[in-house]
Amino acid sequence: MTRITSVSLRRVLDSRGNPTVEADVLTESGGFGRAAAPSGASTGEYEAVERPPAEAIAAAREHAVPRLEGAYAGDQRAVDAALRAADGTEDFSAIGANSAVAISMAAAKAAADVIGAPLYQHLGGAFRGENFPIPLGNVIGGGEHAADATHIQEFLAAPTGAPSVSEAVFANAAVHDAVAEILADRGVPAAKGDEGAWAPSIDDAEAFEVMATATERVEEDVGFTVRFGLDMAGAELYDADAEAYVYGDRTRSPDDQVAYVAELVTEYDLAYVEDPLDEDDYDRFAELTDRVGDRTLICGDDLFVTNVDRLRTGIETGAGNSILIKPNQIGTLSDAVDAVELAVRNGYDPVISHRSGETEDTTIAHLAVATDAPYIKTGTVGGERTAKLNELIRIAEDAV
Ligand SMILES: O=C(O)[C@@H](CO)OP(=O)(O)O
Ligand SMILES: [Mg+2]
Repeated sequence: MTRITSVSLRRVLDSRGNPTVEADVLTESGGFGRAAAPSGASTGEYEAVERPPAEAIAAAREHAVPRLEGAYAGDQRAVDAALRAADGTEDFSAIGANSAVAISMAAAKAAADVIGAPLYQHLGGAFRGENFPIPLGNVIGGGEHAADATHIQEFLAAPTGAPSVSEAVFANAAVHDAVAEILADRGVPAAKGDEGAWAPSIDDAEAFEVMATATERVEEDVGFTVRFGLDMAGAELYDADAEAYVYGDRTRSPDDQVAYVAELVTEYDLAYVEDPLDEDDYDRFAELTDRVGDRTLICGDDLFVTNVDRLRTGIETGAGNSILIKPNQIGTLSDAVDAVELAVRNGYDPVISHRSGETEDTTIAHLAVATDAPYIKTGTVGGERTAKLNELIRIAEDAV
């Protein structure tokens, strides 16, 4: 039986060395699930609220745990509804989205354990596990994720022609390596940012050159198409007082920003552009999608925050053709799956995503396979990133 007998919560480390919430869920038949909340740095204004872990844990112990004991872990919607009822707010500001998402994911794992199925199968059903997402891997980065690096937050390898998920994962690692070689040839030292991407002190124009060379080099080696894409984190670049996007000394008006991104898509044949504009600018998202959406993904992260209401506004206005899915942005797996399903019904490609602060938790790898998502964004190197990538390789081999 999947009745929950206990939920324990603790503080553990995330990849930045900050505390985060980990949850253990036990069921009466001995089913066990453990999951930990990730944490963003370039968080969207409309995300569910992450509370300081000690407070989130205390609040969840008081309000959520008593409601969950006795609930069925296998009934994910009931678990997530109990979390919402225990919280009582729209944005999880009472128990914290970090406590909520850790418990939600741990309950799913406990239920999978009871039936002896891999998590993706418990979440997605018996017929999932045939298709795999293309991994988008951050190989150069700056913005909020590294000081003195590029203004654009993420340059992502996109191995769109890879014949298997394993080959895709290794192609991204090869691009990461090629970038290091190219930077070394140019005499540019580079440490790594929060997500394991190189964080060289170069301008965006040089980063585009380096990416184009690195992806071409790897493409020749592996023999399939390797493109690249961006997370511009537009809300971080946008200065509302100046009504302009600020790239160091250079600024661009919102209209110039649309033109700039459209040019980049054409010049570099970009496969993917996330948050090219501010998180409130549905209209310019729509304009850009109209201009280049037939050739590339225009993905809303801070724009949609995995929230079906915001996605509905996007659908009505034609803003974007893709949505980033981060379970901790909305607080539960049910809410995240609702966003995926609404997206797919309306022709938006879901991209399941990590956060810049991560743990060894592999739930998002399973969620991507369970929902048949065409893309996953989960870094390239570093233990907390490879945890997800290696899990995808294992799922493809039926080795989970
Ligand atoms: O902006 C993003 O897409 C994410 C992950 O790459 O960063 P953060 O978790 O800091 O919001
Ligand atoms: Mg983003």
